[in-house]
Amino acid sequence: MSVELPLLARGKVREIYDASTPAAPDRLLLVASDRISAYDHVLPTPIPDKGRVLTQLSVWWFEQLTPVLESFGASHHLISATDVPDDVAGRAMLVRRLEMLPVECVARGYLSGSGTKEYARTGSIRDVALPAGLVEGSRLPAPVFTPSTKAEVGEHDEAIDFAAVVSAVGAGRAEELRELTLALYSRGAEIAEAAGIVLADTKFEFGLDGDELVLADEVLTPDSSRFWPASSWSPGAAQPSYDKQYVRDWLTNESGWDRTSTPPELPDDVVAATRERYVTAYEQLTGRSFA
Ligand SMILES: CCOC(=O)Cn1cc(-c2ncnc(N)c2C#N)cn1
Repeated sequence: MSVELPLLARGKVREIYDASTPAAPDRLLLVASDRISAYDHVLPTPIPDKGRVLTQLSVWWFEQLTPVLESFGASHHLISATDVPDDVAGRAMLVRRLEMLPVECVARGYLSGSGTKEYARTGSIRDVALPAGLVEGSRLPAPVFTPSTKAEVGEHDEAIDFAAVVSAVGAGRAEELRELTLALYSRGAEIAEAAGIVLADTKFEFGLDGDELVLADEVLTPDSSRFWPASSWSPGAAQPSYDKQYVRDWLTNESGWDRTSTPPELPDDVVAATRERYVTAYEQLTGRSFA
């Protein structure tokens, strides 16, 4: 694959290129690869079509969330998902280049991962007190905004409190980020629930175009969110991941991998089952068949 544009950044599973031209400055190309990460490692075996499925899912979510964005006087950064180089057709988005805000805007509707640990320590998540007796996988009384810093590539994002968001972007903008993040999550969770998927939590990134707040990055994909099959939701233990459970189970139970050395290649059946999960998630959510 060769995108004849200047590479600006490479993440675990995505790349960003400078797509600006004299006629159309301030444009980026976000390219999603078929790489998959698990246990903080990028695995050597690609999942065919993962990049295309997650890109087309983001495109669909941008459409679904536009009314919520407009109700806040905000917009999203997508310009086109078709006007992209042939080599990355279907798995690239031409987007507006923004002044990115230095906050990972996480919304949680369920207790999971680092949220469960924080709750076990403090009985709350950030400054939101929670009822006693919640367990891993419990639905929260109301979604909670749990921002974090944008860590360097390869580092973990660090939890920050609302005061730190205010310091970073100002009080008005911080409040706007919290309210918009929770509104976008709630709308996404409502749509996902109707499709039999629990949207446990998600991470949004925002930028500014002048003074306008703009939703950026990928949106409500299994890479930026925890998707659980609603049919197997059962608080009290780690919930099965909608998309990565086959990979995690094989790595943990079959592969003998020690989670520190280079991860092993995935067997064909795990690759095929994982691809199918991505395609099924797309088709269940959008009601569209994945070509
Ligand atoms: C290599 C993968 O890293 C990322 O995608 C995170 N990231 C996003 C930007 C960004 N910068 C300006 N304008 C934008 N519209 C975006 C977006 N999306 C930079 N890093």
